[in-house]
Amino acid sequence: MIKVGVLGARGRMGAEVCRAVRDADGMELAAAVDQGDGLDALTAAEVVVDFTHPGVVMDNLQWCVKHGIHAVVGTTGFDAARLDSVRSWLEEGTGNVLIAPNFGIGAVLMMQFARKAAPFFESVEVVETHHPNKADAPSGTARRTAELIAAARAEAGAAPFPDATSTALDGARGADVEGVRVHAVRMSGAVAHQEVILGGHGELFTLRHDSMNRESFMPGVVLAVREVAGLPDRLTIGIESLLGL
Ligand SMILES: NC(=O)C1=CN([C@@H]2O[C@H](COP(=O)(O)OP(=O)(O)OC[C@H]3O[C@@H](n4cnc5c(N)ncnc54)[C@H](OP(=O)(O)O)[C@@H]3O)[C@@H](O)[C@H]2O)C=CC1
Ligand SMILES: O=C(O)C1=N[C@H](C(=O)O)C[C@H](O)C1
Repeated sequence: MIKVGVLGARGRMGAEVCRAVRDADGMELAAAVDQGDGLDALTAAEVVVDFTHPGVVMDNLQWCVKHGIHAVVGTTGFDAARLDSVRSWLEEGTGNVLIAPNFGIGAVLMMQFARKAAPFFESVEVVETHHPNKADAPSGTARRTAELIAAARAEAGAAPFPDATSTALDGARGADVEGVRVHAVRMSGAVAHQEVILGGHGELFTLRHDSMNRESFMPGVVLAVREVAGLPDRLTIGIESLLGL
């Protein structure tokens, strides 16, 4: 039995993770912790799953590493500086960390297809749409997608994107993530959606993914909980390697 602790257990994702862990073979919900509860109950867990808030996730993660508890992190807001901090903590502590901006299988495939397609088109932009209660913009998935697109284009020696804009209202061209434009829509009725639009000579190619509910993330979360202890690296980004991608 893998003993699992959930951080952010009363939140939209955390509550779903508690259900998924209870339903999963070979797993037991050892602790369900939310705002104001204190972290001590998590010492009963071998793996902690964090779906909290970008503002608190670093403290949570540092605590897990210090206590030698494996961590599966879905909370967003990770940039290169934050990942460097996690790597430095891992030099001292025990336990593995897996951080994934998206646990949806389709979303992971969309990111990989975008990476593959990006060097073949003159223009590539990312448009994400989320529920209006989301704290961060652009989404972690959109940031990661843009980083993958930028890396693939740099490796292929692709030209900069054509864009003659010389006057624009603030934000009209979206955020610049390593040179890739990322547009964030916040919309009642939405859950989590993303389009990657690629344009070339007389053609447009659109990759689209829609998360219709939060249950859709659970197969990826459960897989990560099962695998995190045995991963070859102390820090793993994304569930691609667990899916054989
Ligand atoms: N990787 C992925 O596949 C996915 C990632 N996410 C990400 O997960 C995160 C959470 O999203 P969501 O579930 O919608 O957010 P919610 O706001 O619904 O849930 C977050 C929960 O964490 C609680 N919380 C806040 N601070 C702490 C703390 N210090 N210790 C313990 N609990 C705390 C909140 O309490 P309170 O409300 O009182 O502040 C709340 O109950 C976001 O970063 C989101 O982007 C979401 C979906 C999928
Ligand atoms: O806040 C959300 O809801 C989601 N957050 C993640 C992100 O920022 O990419 C994953 C998914 O898009 C849902």
